Amino acid sequence: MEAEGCRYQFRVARLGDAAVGKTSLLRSYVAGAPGAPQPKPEPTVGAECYRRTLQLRAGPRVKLQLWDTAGHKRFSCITRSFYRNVVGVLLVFDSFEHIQDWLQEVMATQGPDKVTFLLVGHNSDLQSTRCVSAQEAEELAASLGMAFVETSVKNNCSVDLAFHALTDAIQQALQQGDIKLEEGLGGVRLIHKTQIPRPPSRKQHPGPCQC
Ligand SMILES: Nc1nc2c(ncn2[C@@H]2O[C@H](COP(=O)(O)OP(=O)(O)OP(=O)(O)O)[C@@H](O)[C@H]2O)c(=O)[nH]1
Repeated sequence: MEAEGCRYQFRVARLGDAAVGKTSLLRSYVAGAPGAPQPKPEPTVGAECYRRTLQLRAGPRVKLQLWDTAGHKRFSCITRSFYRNVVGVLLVFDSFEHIQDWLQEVMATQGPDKVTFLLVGHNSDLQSTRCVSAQEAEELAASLGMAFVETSVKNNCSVDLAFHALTDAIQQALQQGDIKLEEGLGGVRLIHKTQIPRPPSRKQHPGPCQC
């Protein structure tokens, strides 16, 4: 079972403009083989959910519930409901134009949990057409209180690192008490160990007759 041994489930979304590479990044991570050829992604309609589990270096095993939402504005009334109760967001960009808008979107719909963000400069292989330098992105991330990672699916660059950095940051927020575990609410769920009832042994007394 994929979630076996997991202590928590974190609900995570990736947001960003249409065609910035969000679906490609997510599929590459979930496939577990970054750099492997993938079918050409179609524009996302509404939202899709993916899952992957990971073992944190100094912590528990975590199941990630990863929401892939459409970047196009015309789906925003649908997609908003999918990132209402998230605990982590990968904010994927290739230009800074709409970063503040995406932040506002999350803040306006935020659930009970503190949301941990990671700024992701995607398509880092496209050096000649990039609009933002790594230093500018670092500075923006620092001013917004988040970490920054550059990724590329084409070059298999830092795909796992981005998801693991975000998961680590969420785990830290949980440990420090910035995120509270509330049953049924929010983006963090404690996965209870279920006790599988043992079948009665043949030697056991059959008990009183029920007829
Ligand atoms: N050069 C380069 N192209 C990429 C990379 N990742 C994705 N692409 C391409 O970018 C285009 C858009 O990718 P998608 O993953 O569909 O983008 P999206 O952000 O999910 O788009 P929406 O679903 O419309 O929001 C596709 O043609 C991808 O092949 C990358 O790392 N480098």
